[in-house]
Parts: sequence; structure tokens; C-alpha cells
Amino acid sequence: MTENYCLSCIGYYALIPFAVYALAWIIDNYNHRQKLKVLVKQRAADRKVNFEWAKNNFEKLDERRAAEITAKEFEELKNSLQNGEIGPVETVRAFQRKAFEATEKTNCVCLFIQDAMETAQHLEDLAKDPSYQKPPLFGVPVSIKESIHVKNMDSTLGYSQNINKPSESNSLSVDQLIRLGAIPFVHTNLPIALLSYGCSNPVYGTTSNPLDTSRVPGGSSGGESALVALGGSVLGIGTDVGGSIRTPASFCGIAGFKSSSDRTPQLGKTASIPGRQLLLSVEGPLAKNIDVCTEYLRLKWNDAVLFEKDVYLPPVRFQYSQYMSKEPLRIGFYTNDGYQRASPAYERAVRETVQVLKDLGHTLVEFEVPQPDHMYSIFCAGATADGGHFLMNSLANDIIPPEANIGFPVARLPHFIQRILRRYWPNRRERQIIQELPHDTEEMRKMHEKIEDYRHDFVLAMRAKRLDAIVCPSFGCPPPHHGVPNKLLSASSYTALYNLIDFAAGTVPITVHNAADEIELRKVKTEDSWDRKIVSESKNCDGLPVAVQIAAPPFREEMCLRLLKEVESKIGLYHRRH
Ligand SMILES: CCCCCCCC/C=C\CCCCCCCC(=O)NCC(=O)O
Repeated sequence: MTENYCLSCIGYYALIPFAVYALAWIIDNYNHRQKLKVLVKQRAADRKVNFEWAKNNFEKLDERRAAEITAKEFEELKNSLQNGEIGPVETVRAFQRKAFEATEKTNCVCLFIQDAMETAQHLEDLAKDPSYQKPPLFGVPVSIKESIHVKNMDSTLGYSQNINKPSESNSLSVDQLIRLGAIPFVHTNLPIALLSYGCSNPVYGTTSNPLDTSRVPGGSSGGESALVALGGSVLGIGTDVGGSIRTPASFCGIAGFKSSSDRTPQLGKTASIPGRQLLLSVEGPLAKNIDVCTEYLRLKWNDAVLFEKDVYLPPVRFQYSQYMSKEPLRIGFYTNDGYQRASPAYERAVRETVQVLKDLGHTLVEFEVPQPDHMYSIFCAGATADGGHFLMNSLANDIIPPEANIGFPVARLPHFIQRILRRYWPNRRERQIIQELPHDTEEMRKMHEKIEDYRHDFVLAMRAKRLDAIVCPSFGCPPPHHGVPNKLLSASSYTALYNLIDFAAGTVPITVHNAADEIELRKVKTEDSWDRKIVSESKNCDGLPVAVQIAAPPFREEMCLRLLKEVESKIGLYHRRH
């Protein structure tokens, strides 16, 4: 009896270290969260002061003059700054006002970059010297996605744990923009961790679509698309690893372009998942039309200094011969990628584009995406890189409001449970994704091999039909309501494919959702919750823009831009309206 009593006492004592450890963990966690909450509050207060500063600053410029300046299209703005009709200081002030109004409507600006005023004043002083040669973007204010480093500004990526960690230097792209005469003047909003096409985070809140504020502006460069669409910036720089330039551009009715990864530097931005091997995040432009994107890329690729600063960047200049060519091309097209049927309006947009390209003398050939289920599953594996380990740890370390929640709880489970789920998870498409998430180095190596093999298969499929480029939907559905993107991964398959195979790809808006699309929607068959969400989110969106996507192999960026321009000039929304 006594012996039994002693044994059970020892048993209880043995639990004490565990209890102490658990208690310490709970206290630590609580303290950590409290600290984060303080940081978030502090940032909200600092942001208020920052916005007040911007307001005081732009109010120094007459409102009518500001409106005159911001009404100018990119080319006209550039020329007016070149010929001295307007100056950099007043131009920054004019765009600050417009960006301020845009953020009142959509919450698209994180912070105004205060150094912009100094840069503008410096340019103005330089221009007083008659021998000064104005650089090509002299005085043009540009907006920068928050994940791209700007000296003295945080790149939080929407994590509260990253508040008050300012960048020590500019990213290469920001440095280059300044060298070209441009003035980075705002940092724009994004979804926490960047891996979403919504746009919500605990630090700066939720950005809305300017055309329907109950819907998302797209992501992750959603602050950019909302701002540019509202005229608060003539050129925005975003990043794209699964569609984060093209999706927000499509959702807000503007143009967006991402090159293949070899044509843009990697230095100076914080990637959603650092150390990712094959799915590299790519910086690129968002603007009201594709000409502005092209002009920016022309200047970017013709700047020899860029290639000196990043010795790993292949020194490939802007390829005028591709861009100016009038040679008819063979172009593949599909309305359905075989993974996720897109809303009818996107299918119609492809059919209308195909007709336009045929009329222009190109040959259009139907194309089937090889192994679509495999394609999207290995994309998810490649985009998260380590089975979601880094992502889930970073998220677990933060405070995530429900509308910003991008977590996929499966990745948080112990691997032996995930291995069971790989077999028995009820939803087919989710099961396929879980099966590809790597759990050890061998699986990770195999994942990379699968991506390389898939790239090769895709190129062979294009070669078999002798294709130069591909036309397809820009996305699976119209901008969904806030909170939906993270429950509807599959709609991103149309953009994700071109990151997986590292092609150049761009989108231009060419039509709007209409009543006939909604009638067509009634015929759509649904298999799972993703299909059903596509259908429900495609309702009541009359008038929202619909874009088309054009993609081309790496180092054929300029050919891709040429085709986007041809389509936009014929049926593009803005060309038709203005
Ligand atoms: C049960 C399902 C398990 C799901 C595993 C999901 C992995 C999620 C990966 C990708 C989601 C794709 C959404 C695409 C968003 C675009 C991201 C982007 O381009 N970001 C830009 C950047 O990182 O620079």
C-alpha cells in the first residue's frame, strides 16, 4: 500500500517539469502576443502621424493644380516634367493628395515615404543647372509594394513581428528607379506573408477593391492595384510568385506584367518564403495600360548599371526586334486549364482575344495544359518550399485577424498524421496537394525534380504545336469577397502555372462581366467547395473588369509585351474608353 502510494507520488512529481514547461510556454506566448499588440497600436499611431504629415504637405499645393497634374497620363506627365512645365515637388504633392484620397476609399497605402520630398527637392535643385541632363523618369512619383525594401522603411510583409525593423538600404529596383529620376513616394499594402490573392494583414488592415469595396483588390500586390486604378500612382512595382501582379491588376481593371525570374534582380526584397529554389518571386510593373509597363521595363533593361550591381542577372537588354516585329505568330489558347473551370466571363474574354489575334493575322491553335492536377499540386509544394513549415511557424508567431488568415492547418500537423491524411483526406484536389508537400530532404529533392520535369513536358507540348505564346484566362473568378481567397486556392491555377514554369506573363483588361455571363454560370457543374465558391463569387458582378492573360517562354518577354499591346490596342478597356 505504502509502496503503491510512493510510486504514484513519483509519477506525479515526474509531471512537474512538463507542467512548469507548459506554464512557461503559456506565459511567454501571452507576453509575446501582448508585445505584438503594443507594436500594432504603436504602428497605427505612427501611421496617423505619417498621414497627417502627408496631408500638411500636399495641402501646400493648390487643389486645382494638383488635379491638373494627376489627370495627366504617364507619357504626358513624363514630358511635362522633362520640359519643366511642372516640377517634381508639386508633382509629388499632387500624387500624395490623390493617394491619400485613394487610401481613404480602399486603405491601399501603408505609409507615405517622407524621403520623397527631399528627393523631389534635390531633383528640382539639380534642374536649375542648365547643363543638367534630366534622367528619363525625372520627377515621376512611383508606388512600391511594402515587401520591397525602401531605406528607413519597414518591410513587415504584414507581420506585426516585423514592425520597427527598417531596411538599411533600398532594393536594387528602388535604387534603379531613383537613378532613373523617379521618386518612390508610398509603400502599399499586401496580405500577411504575401501568399494570398486577398489583401489583409494585422499591421495595416484590409485593402478593398475600388470598384466594389465588399470585394478584394487582388493580391498580393493589392495596395498597388487599388492605388493605380484610382489614379493615385502612374506606375506601381509589385512582386509575383503565383499571380500577385497579374491577379490584382485583373481585379482592378489595369495592366500587369511579370517577367521570367532571370530578367529581374532578387536583391532587396523580402520573399514570402526565403530560400525557395525554383519558384522565385519576380518584381514587375502595374499601370493603367501595358505601354507604361513596357516603358518601365525598357528603361530597366537598358540600364547597364543594374547588371553591374547584380552580377547574377543575365545582361539581356530590351529586345526591340521582338517588340517591334510584325511577324505573324502561332499562339496556343485554352479557356479551361483542366484544373479549375474559370467563370464564364473569363472564357468569353479568351474567345474574344482569340478572334482579335486571328484578325491581326496570327495563327491560333487550341492547347491543352499537360497534367493539370499535377501542375497545381507541385506549384503549391514549390511555393511553400518546405511543406509549409516556415510559413506556419511565422504565422503562429503573429496575431492573425480572421479576414487575414491564410493558414492551411494541415501543414501544422505532425508529419505522421499528414502522411495518413495523404491517403484519406476526403477532398480530391486538397488530397493531391497534401500528397506533394515535402516532409524531408528526399521529398524536397524529388519535388524539385518534378517541377523541372513538368517544365520540360510543358515546353515539349508547346513545341509539338510549334507555339510562340499562349492566351488563357487571367484568373478563375472575379474578385471574391473579403475572406474568400484563402478558401478558394484553385482559382489561382491560371496564374500559378506561369510561375511554376517560369514564363513571362501579363494581363490586360478587355471586357466586363455582364448579364449573359451570369446566365451561362447557371450551366456550370460543380464538384467541390472550390467549384461552388467560383459560382457564388461570380454572381452580381456586372461591370467588374475581366482581363486576359498572355504568356511566353523566358527571354521572350518583349514578344509577350508586343502581343499584350496588340490586344489592348484593339479591345483593351482603357484604350476604348479614353
Ligand atoms: C489543404 C490544402 C493545403 C494547401 C497548401 C497551400 C499552399 C498555398 C500556396 C499557394 C497559394 C497560392 C495563392 C497565390 C497567391 C499569390 C502569391 C504571390 O504571388 N505572392 C508574391 C510574392 O510572394 O512575392
